[in-house]
Amino acid sequence: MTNAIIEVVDACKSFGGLKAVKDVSFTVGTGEIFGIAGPNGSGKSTLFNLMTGIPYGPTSGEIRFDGNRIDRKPAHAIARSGLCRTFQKDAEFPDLTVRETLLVSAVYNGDLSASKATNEAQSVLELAQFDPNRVDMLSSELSVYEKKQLMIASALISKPKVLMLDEPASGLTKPEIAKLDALLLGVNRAGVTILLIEHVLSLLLSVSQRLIVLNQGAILAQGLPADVVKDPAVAEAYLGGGV
Ligand SMILES: Nc1ncnc2c1ncn2[C@@H]1O[C@H](COP(=O)(O)OP(=O)(O)OP(=O)(O)O)[C@@H](O)[C@H]1O
Repeated sequence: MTNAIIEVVDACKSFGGLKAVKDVSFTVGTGEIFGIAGPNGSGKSTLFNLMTGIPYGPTSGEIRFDGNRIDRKPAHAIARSGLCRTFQKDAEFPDLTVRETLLVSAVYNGDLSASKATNEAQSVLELAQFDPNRVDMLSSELSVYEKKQLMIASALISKPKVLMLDEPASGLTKPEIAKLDALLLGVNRAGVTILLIEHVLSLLLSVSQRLIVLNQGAILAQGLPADVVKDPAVAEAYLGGGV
């Protein structure tokens, strides 16, 4: 692993008596694609929430990003520092076109001039492999896959160092998942570290360099995808006894 860009140390999050995240520690190397797996309710989204401060930080533990503690910082400051996330639900502006959506995001994120915002929008559309013939479509008219591309492009426009994606493959067909695989590798090659929560194991195992598996809020296994997938505890908890 290269230098750590994210260090999570003994992170915990409780909701009343429920410990949704329990003493979770891991590091993500600069430039990695790092996977997060686990059954429903195992704490994956809660982990993303407490890392980004949206809408809460950890109950206890430390999170460092790019060498600085961020676990007590407000969400907007964390995002501005280069840790950017998407959500399971597409956040679209249905009445804006793809181009307009990105221009709004560009100006909001960077105090840019109109021409600079246009260039930024163009560059993230290319990175998200968006069909240039579709950039003047309304967001509401896009296919499920195109909405995912727009979501990723919108996140990329703030030039994150780390992009955190929460189940981007949900609702996609197999050919679309293959396209998403190539898209993520392209974004990563462009220098963006990626944290990926994903239920579609084929995608997670294909793109991740390392991964953790959560179960009931705690890390059940971690390491190289090929090793993790052979772990009997993972097969039992996550895969129902067989891969
Ligand atoms: N705001 C909240 N208040 C109370 N309990 C919560 C809250 N958010 C999550 N939980 C609980 O914390 C646990 C972990 O939930 P979380 O959404 O993080 O799991 P997940 O692994 O992301 O699940 P999924 O794969 O279904 O998205 C679950 O038991 C959930 O019900």
